[in-house]
Amino acid sequence: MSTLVEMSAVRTVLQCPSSIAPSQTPSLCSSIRVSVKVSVFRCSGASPVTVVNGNVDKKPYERNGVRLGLPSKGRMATDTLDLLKDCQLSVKQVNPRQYVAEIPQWKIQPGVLALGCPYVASPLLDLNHCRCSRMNADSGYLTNLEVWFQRPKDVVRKLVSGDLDLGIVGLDTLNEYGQGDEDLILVHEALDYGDCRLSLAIPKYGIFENINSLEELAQMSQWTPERPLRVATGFTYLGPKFMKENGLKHVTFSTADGALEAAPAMGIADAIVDLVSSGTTLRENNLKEIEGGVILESQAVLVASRRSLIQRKGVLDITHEMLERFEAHLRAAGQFTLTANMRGSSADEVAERVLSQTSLSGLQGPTVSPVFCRRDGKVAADYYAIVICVPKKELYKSVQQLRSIGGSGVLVSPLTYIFDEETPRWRQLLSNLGL
Ligand SMILES: Nc1ncnc2c1ncn2[C@@H]1O[C@H](COP(=O)(O)OP(=O)(O)OP(=O)(O)O)[C@@H](O)[C@H]1O
Ligand SMILES: O=P(O)(O)OC[C@H]1O[C@H](OP(=O)(O)OP(=O)(O)O)[C@H](O)[C@@H]1O
Ligand SMILES: [Mg+2]
Repeated sequence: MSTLVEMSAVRTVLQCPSSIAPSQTPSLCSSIRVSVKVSVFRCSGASPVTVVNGNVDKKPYERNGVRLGLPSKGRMATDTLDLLKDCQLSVKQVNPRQYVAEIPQWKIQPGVLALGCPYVASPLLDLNHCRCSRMNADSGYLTNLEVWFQRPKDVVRKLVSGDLDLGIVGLDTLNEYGQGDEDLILVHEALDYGDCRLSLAIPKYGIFENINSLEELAQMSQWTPERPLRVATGFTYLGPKFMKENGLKHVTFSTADGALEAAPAMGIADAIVDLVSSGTTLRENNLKEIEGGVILESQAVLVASRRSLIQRKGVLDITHEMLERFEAHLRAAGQFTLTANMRGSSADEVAERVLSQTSLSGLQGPTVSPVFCRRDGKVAADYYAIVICVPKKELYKSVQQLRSIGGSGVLVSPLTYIFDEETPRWRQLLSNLGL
């Protein structure tokens, strides 16, 4: 006879079970937060055994190297690898069941180490170690970069426990499993994929037919201490927090791992809190979102551990470079480069014409260069080539404006990166860290 209670078990009603004396498991009744991090198992006749998620010894700072956690499965996994690839940071994974990998772009070649490598003069120089290492620009210290594939929720848990330094997950997962932990720092909050929202949804039929807002739901006379509103959700931290913050009394939560949309029709719950993207799953199950019922807008984010950024060698440098690459790529992804020829008397006159159009100002203004040709034995410039960046959404409008001011031969090319002088997010991160 062994397990009596597992606090993080699925399908557990999140109320203090009457069969467990609060004195024996105080954390179960006082805080849902603990239910995610710690499971308590009791064996008959034995004292409680604590099961910790992550490093048991809690000595995360003794390891070497920088660890980046990426989603091992699900819809975030491929998109995350694609983003890194687009930023020239392809991840090399020997096979899909191997959970550790590397980013070859960040390997340092042995020859490159000659300057500043603290090991280079050592007779014990280990070339393999050096090849897989990354130089910290400030200190000349060597740091391994390891990529670890984990389930998204475990990426967050391991950031909290200190077993990972950086991670990419959905904001919903970060907030649900991070639970406002101050050690977690949002480095980039909009990686532009994994878009969805965490929403409260209710049936379209029955007593909910005319209920269209959170306020109307809260005011329904049906909900009493004896018969509360029953909500099914996998978000057992964010769901109750939202209800509490919005003054909904008499609510109970139950949890399940998937197919939550079936719960109301099965009579298990009155409402659900789940992720919505296209809305198809809700619609197909006769459920609707209501006004004021969006708990969180989510997309993929880059997150870091504050302690790691401050204390672990190499984490800040790697974060800086990753942030620069992400920003440069994401900024470019929304833009096209336009090149066109324009007849004119001087570069200034052509620039005047281009700047008179609202869609043609480019990032910092147009580049105007003379196109030289030989006429009557002399070199002259009758045409000017202009180069501008325009938002993808405004492509056609921009082409029309270019034509209206005499532009011809418009070439459109994709942009790969736009590097600014300094990324605002980097400055914000440094100030957040007090650096
Ligand atoms: N329908 C959706 N559309 C877009 N993004 C979504 C959608 N559902 C989830 N996501 C995002 O992708 C992340 C991972 O979701 P995914 O469904 O792959 O894993 P999971 O639900 O944790 O696991 P599983 O579905 O295997 O139980 C979510 O945390 C969220 O950020
Ligand atoms: O609004 P939609 O585009 O229909 O997407 C919403 C569905 O997507 C997710 O489920 P998922 O496919 O991850 O299955 P799961 O329930 O097994 O997690 C989420 O839990 C919803 O059920
Ligand atoms: Mg899912």
